[in-house]
Amino acid sequence: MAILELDNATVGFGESHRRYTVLEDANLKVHENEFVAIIGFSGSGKSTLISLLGGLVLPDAGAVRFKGKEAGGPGPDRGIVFQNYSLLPWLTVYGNIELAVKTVFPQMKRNERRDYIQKYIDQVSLTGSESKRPSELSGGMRQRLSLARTLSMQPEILLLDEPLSALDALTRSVLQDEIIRLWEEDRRTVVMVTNDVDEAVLMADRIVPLTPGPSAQLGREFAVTLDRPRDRATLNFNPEFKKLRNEITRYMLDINEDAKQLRVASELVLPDIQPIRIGVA
Ligand SMILES: Nc1ncnc2c1ncn2[C@@H]1O[C@H](COP(=O)(O)OP(=O)(O)OP(=O)(O)O)[C@@H](O)[C@H]1O
Repeated sequence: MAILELDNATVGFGESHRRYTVLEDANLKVHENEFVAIIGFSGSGKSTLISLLGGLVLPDAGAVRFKGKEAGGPGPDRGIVFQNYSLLPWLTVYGNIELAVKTVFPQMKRNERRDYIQKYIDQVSLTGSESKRPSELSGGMRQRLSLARTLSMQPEILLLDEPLSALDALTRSVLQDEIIRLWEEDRRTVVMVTNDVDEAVLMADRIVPLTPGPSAQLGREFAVTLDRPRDRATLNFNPEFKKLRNEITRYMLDINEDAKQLRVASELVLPDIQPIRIGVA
């Protein structure tokens, strides 16, 4: 059974003729311990999809199921890491994690809590920065903190909404490796949204493209069977990696081209003329 499932889920924003349908009849099954990457173009509905899986947005039609039951609103069982970190600026590194831990584990004793928080700070290599505020951290450090805060709540599923897209290429690759390392430690189920095909192939077990919006759906799936651990230095020369990357890129370009043509057809306004029968004397 899938741990998280979208069953013909439809989500839109706005009313009547101004309504914009972001996802329509979207179907997805995420299995326990799997690392799934969703790739899509900008504006296709990736963040909406993560919000839907995390319970921040409810479907207008269809269902989101967690362990076979209607998932409902957000909860600590589905932890989300956002693109823009969403940290509390007045709290320190320690304080940001502490707030989450106190909320999810209110019974935890003070001493135990201190060690527990420190474990997550160490795990994401923020040791020594405990008393810094988010404004004193680099982008990569903020994203590490955001990750540690979410992991400290021990969610059953980690939902990552383009967690690395705001980072420079070098920091991005360091954090990709860290996320993989953390995932390999306990194989928590992960759904990660990205717009980077290479990142998806490097990290995921399965890649599911999101078709361009409006009314986006989850398209043909690609299994990534490359052995783990995957070494980014040699991956570029790996024929299986190159083949998969090319296949996915080609597929994404094709579905984007199809969507463009459909949009042009639906936007084409024909002149409002009537045929006139002219009689010839
Ligand atoms: N709360 C909202 N109200 C109205 N429209 C919305 C809302 N949230 C998203 N949209 C629209 O839904 C579409 C998809 O947005 P979404 O943020 O999910 O895309 P995305 O693929 O994550 O984009 P990006 O890659 O640029 O972050 C966009 O056209 C956006 O304007």
